[in-house]
Amino acid sequence: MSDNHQADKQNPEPTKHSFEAEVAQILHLVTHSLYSNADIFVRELVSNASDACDKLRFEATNDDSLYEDDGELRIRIDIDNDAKTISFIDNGIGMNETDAIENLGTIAKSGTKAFLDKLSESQKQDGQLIGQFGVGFYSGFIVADTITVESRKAGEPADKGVRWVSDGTGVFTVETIDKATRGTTITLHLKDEYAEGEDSYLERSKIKRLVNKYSDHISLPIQMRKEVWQEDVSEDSDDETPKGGEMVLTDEWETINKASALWTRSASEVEDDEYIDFYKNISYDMDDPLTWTHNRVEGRVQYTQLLYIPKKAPMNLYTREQQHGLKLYVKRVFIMDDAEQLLPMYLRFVKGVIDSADLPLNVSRELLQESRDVKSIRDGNARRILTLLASLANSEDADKQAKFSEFYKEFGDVIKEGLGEDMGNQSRIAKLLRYTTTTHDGLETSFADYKARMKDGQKAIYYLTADNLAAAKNSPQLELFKKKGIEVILMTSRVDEWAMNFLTQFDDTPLQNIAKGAVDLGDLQDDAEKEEASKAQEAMQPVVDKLKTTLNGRAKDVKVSTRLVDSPACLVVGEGELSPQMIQMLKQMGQDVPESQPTLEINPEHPLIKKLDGNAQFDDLAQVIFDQALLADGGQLDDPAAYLKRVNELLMK
Ligand SMILES: Nc1ncnc2c1ncn2[C@@H]1O[C@H](COP(=O)(O)OP(=O)(O)OP(=O)(O)O)[C@@H](O)[C@H]1O
Repeated sequence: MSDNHQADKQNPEPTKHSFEAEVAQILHLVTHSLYSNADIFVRELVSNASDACDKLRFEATNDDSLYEDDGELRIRIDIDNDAKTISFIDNGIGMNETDAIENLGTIAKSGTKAFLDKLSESQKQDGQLIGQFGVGFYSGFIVADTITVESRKAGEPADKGVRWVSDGTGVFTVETIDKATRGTTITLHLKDEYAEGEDSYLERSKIKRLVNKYSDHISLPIQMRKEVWQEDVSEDSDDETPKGGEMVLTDEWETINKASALWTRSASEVEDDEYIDFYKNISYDMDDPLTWTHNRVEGRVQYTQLLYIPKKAPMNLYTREQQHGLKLYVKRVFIMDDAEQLLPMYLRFVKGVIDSADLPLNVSRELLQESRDVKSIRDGNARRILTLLASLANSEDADKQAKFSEFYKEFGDVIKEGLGEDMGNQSRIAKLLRYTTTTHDGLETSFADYKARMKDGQKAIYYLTADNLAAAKNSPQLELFKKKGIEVILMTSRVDEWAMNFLTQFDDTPLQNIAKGAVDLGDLQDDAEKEEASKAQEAMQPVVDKLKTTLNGRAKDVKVSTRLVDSPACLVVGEGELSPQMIQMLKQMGQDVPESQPTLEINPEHPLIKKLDGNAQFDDLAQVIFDQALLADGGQLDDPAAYLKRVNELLMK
């Protein structure tokens, strides 16, 4: 009686806990959207087990005793046909009660939460998207109606084990148990539909197949019980007829994967399918990769790089939580995910593995930041990716060209960030950029193409930045260029103006934003035109002076324009100053923007400008002309009501 009482004290009733709201949400999503991908639970649970072993190996580099005399790390999968269970057993780092509650009941990654919030209802049905963030442990609930986790943390006593049980609805229970062996056993109690018939996961051959498909790269042995053929031995020894027999399970474990990290093999020995499967494993992308590159780099630092370019940009490419997709290994020992030091930011979409024998095993993120070896790996990776992209872009092969277009559509804007971030590779990056121009539609024109089409006497590559293509095509700034038949590159992505600040020339030809500074068409403008312009300048001087006074505080200067044909006026900013469109964008992002005033350029031939001279409504007209030039340039009016009032009054005259 008193013994029982003691036992109760030691092992009290399991305690009940509720899942964090987001977990409940994920569980719902997983079970409702991913049933057509039920197989993935094998990959996810094997990968968690492998992570747990990696963590132990990592911790043990400082404290050997954590191995508890069992240094042979491995993952086992055990099927019990009678109980209808499948278990994933590892001897990795393990969990104690606090860990289990924390790790299996809440979501640690803030990115996952944000991602969930972003998914709209309709998107939630899309398994592809959900696959992007990896559903991990919870994928077990696609096939199981109950999951039991038994675990004991490395280095902690045997009576500090934990049993965690849940049916995947709102709650889970935990209790303390005795567990002699270190590590975690995750047991799935299969739902009936997954325990019988064609879909049964109790079939050993099916599990073997899935392990080979999804987890062959895991560098730890993955084992299942060995099956042997046992003949029927009849009691009646006189009976000579064969009795048949059956496969029986033994207590011996056999390794079912090659347990060779794919990247350590030579590229010529790895099939495309293996590369693709490996990519899917590490990226949570259900799509094939666009392309990849696998090399052993010899030099000051020796390392293996296996780098993939995905087909589609992830949803969080532009958010802070964007993870870097490179895993770092040191001599096949996993060190860390998302090793951001190994790639420049503008290549953050690249996924893959770096394995170096030259980094220390206990390398930390801080250490990575300072290491010269890491810098050399990062440079090597950037160069390799840019070379890979250039080989697609410059290929004669239509398939490769199509791949490059596909890449550019998804990631073109991100690599433009490299113009500012990676000066050393600026010209390589510039060669990859593609734009629409006034004469060539589609994102097809490179700077080199443009140069090849430049007119005789043209000294610069002209471009214009705008919010969108329609605004770009209708910009007053283009008028003179259109009239003269000079091609202008139209840049319409948000990053263009910022990025182009860093690129002032291409292949020795200056790049000029036609909305900034003076336009000097050089030899393209003949003497007659120049003379006409200076005459107009003189004739207009009184109007110009009056405009300067009226627009004082809004326009820094007023000039007679040489760039306008059809529009009355346009705004021009100085070289190195922000355009109205850029100012607008920065304000929207909540940034403080230094006040700067543009120059108003007027078209002396335009009837509205001619009308200014001696006009009784000069002030109103001047303000309206300025406001309209601002609007045409993608800026926003400070006082739209005043603008409308003025326009209406002028209309009524
Ligand atoms: N076999 C295991 N041994 C030890 N800890 C585990 C094991 N399986 C899961 N865990 C713990 O539970 C946490 C949650 O697992 P889950 O698979 O849901 O997410 P994750 O592995 O962190 O992320 P993801 O699978 O999306 O990459 C893990 O981070 C880990 O701490």
